[in-house]
Amino acid sequence: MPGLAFGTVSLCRCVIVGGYRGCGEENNEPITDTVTANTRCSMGDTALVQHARGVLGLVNGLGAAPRTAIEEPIKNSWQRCVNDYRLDPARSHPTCVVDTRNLKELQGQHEELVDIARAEMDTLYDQISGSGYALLLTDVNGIILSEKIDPTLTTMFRSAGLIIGANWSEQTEGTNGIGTCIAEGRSITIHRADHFRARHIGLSCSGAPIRDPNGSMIAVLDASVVGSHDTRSSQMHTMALVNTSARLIEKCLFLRRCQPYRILRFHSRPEFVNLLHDAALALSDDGTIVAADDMAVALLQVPGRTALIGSRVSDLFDVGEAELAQLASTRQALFPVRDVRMGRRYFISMVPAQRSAQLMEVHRPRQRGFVDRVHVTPQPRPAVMSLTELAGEDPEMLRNVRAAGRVVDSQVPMLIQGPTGAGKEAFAKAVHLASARASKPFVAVNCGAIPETLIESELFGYRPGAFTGARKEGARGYILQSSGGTLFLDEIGDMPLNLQTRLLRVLEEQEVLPLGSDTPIKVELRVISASHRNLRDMIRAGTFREDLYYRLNGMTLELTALRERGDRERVIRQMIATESTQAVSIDGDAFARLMAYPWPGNIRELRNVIRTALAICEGSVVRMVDLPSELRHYQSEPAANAAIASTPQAVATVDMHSTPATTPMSDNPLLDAERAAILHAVEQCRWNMTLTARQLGMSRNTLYRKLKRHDIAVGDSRRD
Ligand SMILES: Nc1ncnc2c1ncn2[C@@H]1O[C@H](COP(=O)(O)OP(=O)(O)OP(=O)(O)O)[C@@H](O)[C@H]1O
Repeated sequence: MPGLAFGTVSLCRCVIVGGYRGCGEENNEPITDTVTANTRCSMGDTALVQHARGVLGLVNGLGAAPRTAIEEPIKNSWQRCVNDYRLDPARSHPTCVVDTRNLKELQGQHEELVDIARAEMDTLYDQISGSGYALLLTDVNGIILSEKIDPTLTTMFRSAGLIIGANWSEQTEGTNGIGTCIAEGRSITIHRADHFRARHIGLSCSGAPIRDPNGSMIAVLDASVVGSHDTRSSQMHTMALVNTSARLIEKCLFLRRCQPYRILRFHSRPEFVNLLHDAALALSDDGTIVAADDMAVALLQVPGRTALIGSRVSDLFDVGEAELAQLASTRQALFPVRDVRMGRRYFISMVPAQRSAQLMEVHRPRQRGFVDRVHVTPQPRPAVMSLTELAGEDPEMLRNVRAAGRVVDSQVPMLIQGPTGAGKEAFAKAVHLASARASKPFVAVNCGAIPETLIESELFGYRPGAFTGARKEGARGYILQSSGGTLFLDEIGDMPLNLQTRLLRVLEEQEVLPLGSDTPIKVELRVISASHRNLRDMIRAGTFREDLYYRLNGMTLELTALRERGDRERVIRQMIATESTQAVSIDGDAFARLMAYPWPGNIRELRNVIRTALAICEGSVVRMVDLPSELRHYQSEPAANAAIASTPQAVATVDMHSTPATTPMSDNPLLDAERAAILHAVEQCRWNMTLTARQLGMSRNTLYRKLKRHDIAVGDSRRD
């Protein structure tokens, strides 16, 4: 992951706020009754204890429910906190703050947003100064990127945990104005006892989402006050101000990111055109709508942005290209038009395109009858993807994330299964980052990549001079390095049997004995392991220890192959957006092929293909020729069947040979595509397996496994 060092380098520091107990203790067991709050709360404040009891009473239907009625969104959030994130309302943990380096990186990634928001936050601050509010801008993961606080109140906000770099996601801080706005995807006020955690009940927070021109939430603008005794309804005024500022920031972002396009602004009232409340559409040279804002969706009464994107402006308004061109040359001039579907009258103005600006545009095949082009703005690549980002909108992945969320801070070992490149390691990192151990090391060990002779010393460490060739200062070993954090054992199925026995002992006794030492060292281990192999089959074959399997498999998560993801298009678009560094178009055929291809190497292969295509394409347009040959020549199952049906010889071949799936003449197009892709890469790399594995974006072990599976013989002389 660029910019973040895992292993012994910590990602976050934890700042103890208010002197409460540390975060590592939470979530070890289910929060089931009010006794938890009663027995654990060390705050000595009956109001806080009562709050915690009330929250648990309501969620669990036991004990004392809160005295006042709780609104549905708050109730839902409390339920998420208890059931999904396993938070305890009475327990207080140190505020989780990303370290300076990562904060700088995050701020750098959101430079444009922070820059635009700063100006608006200054204006809003002037409106509410003196009322004790802090203004906060967070990213979509709830990390505070920027703040505007009355200097005399800084200490108070710091002790409440409202500081730059702090993580205010719902998963970390429970129900709050920032995290719950992200979780609900809409503006929300969380007033005093609406908060989940007892320690936050002095806060009142109003958060509003900020979306990019594609409609994806990218940030939250929040106004928070500490210790105010105002009523909940008095927060409505603050919420309205925050909402207005968030819309203004969105509008500025839209106008800036869509600079390479002509921007058509419109409203039914001429005096509103070119102001905050007008609607905006970005148009390509041929009059195709490539982006639309929420106001356009509302005024034109369409179900969403996708209903507008890809259509022509002439499908909406009775205006010709000549009039648009003339309007663009006079900038602020207004022109009356009619909505061709509903007959309503609007006034439009045009902002000409600024050709020096950069933007990405993706064409895609016509969908649901109205979209034939998608506009995607380039996005910064997150340093580490969160669980929610990895899940996207795939139902299976979302289920995985919910399940992982339940045990994220427990000792329950997690086994992640899934095909190569599907994101097992990325998922494990995201689990680590979502946990209270986020500030401790994440140590990844690929058991398949370390030579068998070295695994033992690398994993368990060794004392100085333990064996010939050992470093004279000895080595701590990965297990010890990961103590207190997370040990990720990738390709656990490749671990030799004798080391499986040693690993089992370490897991059971929570102590490690380095080579050459007779003094065991205590460790605090949290293991996440992964394998693409079926470990149960390995147990049956006697190559994997059953007791180790049960020790590692407190919870099994199956990651979805890219071709099976329900949100494949979103993943592809996201990948293009994050990999692109300059304006680019993808033509419809190429995009359709990206959608149809079975992606045997999953997300890793997708990333490599996109990266290469973006690097080699001419004139900033990715065409079919820029895709690797296995994609260019790939025929989807129906297309392949149609081709076979139209070839009498081929029909005979298929009829005569019911070929097993792994032979070169398989009747499984997925395997055929994988075999062809591997053969092509192997030949391109002149049978250099290290190069081939790198090109395909898989480990050498995975490559050898696949070669064997596809009966592609590699003579010893060819092995590198
Ligand atoms: N949902 C996602 N969106 C974007 N990129 C992703 C996603 N999931 C994984 N990736 C990226 O895809 C690449 C492959 O992911 P990862 O290494 O986690 O896969 P893996 O399943 O562990 O692979 P292997 O089985 O080969 O070890 C990484 O660069 C990762 O950051």
